[in-house]
Amino acid sequence: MSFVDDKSRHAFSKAQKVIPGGVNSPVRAFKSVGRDPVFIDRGEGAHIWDIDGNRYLDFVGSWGPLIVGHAHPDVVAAIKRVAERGTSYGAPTEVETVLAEEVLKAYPSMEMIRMVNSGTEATMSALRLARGATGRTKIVKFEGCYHGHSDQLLIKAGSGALTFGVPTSPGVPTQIAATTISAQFNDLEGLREIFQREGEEIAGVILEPVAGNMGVVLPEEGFLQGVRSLTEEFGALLIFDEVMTGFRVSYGGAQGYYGIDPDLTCLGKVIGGGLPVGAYGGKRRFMEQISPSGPIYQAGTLSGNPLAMNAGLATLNLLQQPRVYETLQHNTTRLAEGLKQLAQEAGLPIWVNAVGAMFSAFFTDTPVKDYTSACTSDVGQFAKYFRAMLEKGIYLAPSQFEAVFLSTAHTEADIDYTLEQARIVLKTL
Ligand SMILES: Cc1ncc(COP(=O)(O)O)c(C=O)c1O
Ligand SMILES: N[C@H](C=O)CCC(=O)O
Repeated sequence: MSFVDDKSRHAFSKAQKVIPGGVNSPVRAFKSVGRDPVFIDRGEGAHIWDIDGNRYLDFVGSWGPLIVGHAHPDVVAAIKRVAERGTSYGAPTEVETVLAEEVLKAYPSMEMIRMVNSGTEATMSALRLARGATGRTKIVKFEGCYHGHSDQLLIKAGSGALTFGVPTSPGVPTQIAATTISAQFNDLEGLREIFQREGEEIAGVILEPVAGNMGVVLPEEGFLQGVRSLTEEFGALLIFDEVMTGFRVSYGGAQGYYGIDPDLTCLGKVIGGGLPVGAYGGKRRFMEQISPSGPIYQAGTLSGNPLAMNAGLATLNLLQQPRVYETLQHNTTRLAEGLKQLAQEAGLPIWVNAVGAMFSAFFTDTPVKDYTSACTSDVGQFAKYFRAMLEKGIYLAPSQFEAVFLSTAHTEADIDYTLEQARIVLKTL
């Protein structure tokens, strides 16, 4: 039976009249994969259904938050229970402390944490803190890393910015762009040169410890330790953006997995269980400088709202069950390695990077270790692969420069099914 998406096409043309590009976040428009998006009706477990009734195995999981799958009964029950008692009070609730304690237990580098509403807010606030605490202005970010869309961080950024070829956005004042220094991921020597040149002006270094927004790129042996040492040596704060990797690379994030102790950490996605959330935290001596205990201002009408806090808490409870991360890692490795083998059998160039419950398969035979090597991927090939997989019921992120996310809802049978479809598709490319 041929693939029918008439209702999605109609919905997209209606949406385009009232929403820029028809979407509320650019990558959702499917632009770089040469087709219109499908509009989603509902999700359950590892599956989503579009408004035409097509069912997909979902490997996006709302871009990472849904690590226990769609509409998990425990998460839904928590949301329902809370919603019936009111959705937000703009006043403190006990659950904020409970979630804070739960996160701090898993991330010993953090002694205090502040909840916000998105990853963008978390990174923006962490940078303000780094600047306020050091009295310095400049920050270092790595090319291809994405930390949300605040002006200072939309410089050589990954994710949608990279997908659409505007890694540095118009509208970012040149004076602000000038405060962000770009470095190359996995290039410690380059970072040392930056510090030797401008070290006294650098407030902090922010990075995704495992990059996920130029596709998944792993830190090479010694890279994260080296960044830690350099920041210490030059008195700058080390900020781990674990919005994507938090509770995904391991329960304790990438910092737990690689054994690094950053000064500040940004979280989001998983800790809100699928509701809008973000958080930043770190050493007490820095966090106590945040208002109202200190002078550095940051606020939010809906910050710490009970719906997100309880959905996040229900998700973290599920993630603490035995063998969760072993299974996630096992399924991720099986899928990633399986795809690699199938691409090789089909005579296609392929490079796979995988860790925890995330991976990317790049259509290139160049080892992908930074932005430049990620960009050697054949994006045309990816677009064909994406479209064919979609029509076979496999929903992937619509860009070569995004990650594949697994959840506890994906079964061995789901992995087998995905590999069977990939075998057929890869032979046609
Ligand atoms: C590593 C990272 N940091 C920050 C963000 C921004 O988060 P949000 O989209 O919630 O603003 C994202 C995702 O978008 C991300 O992947
Ligand atoms: N890569 C982004 C977040 O991780 C994708 C989310 C978005 O831009 O909508």
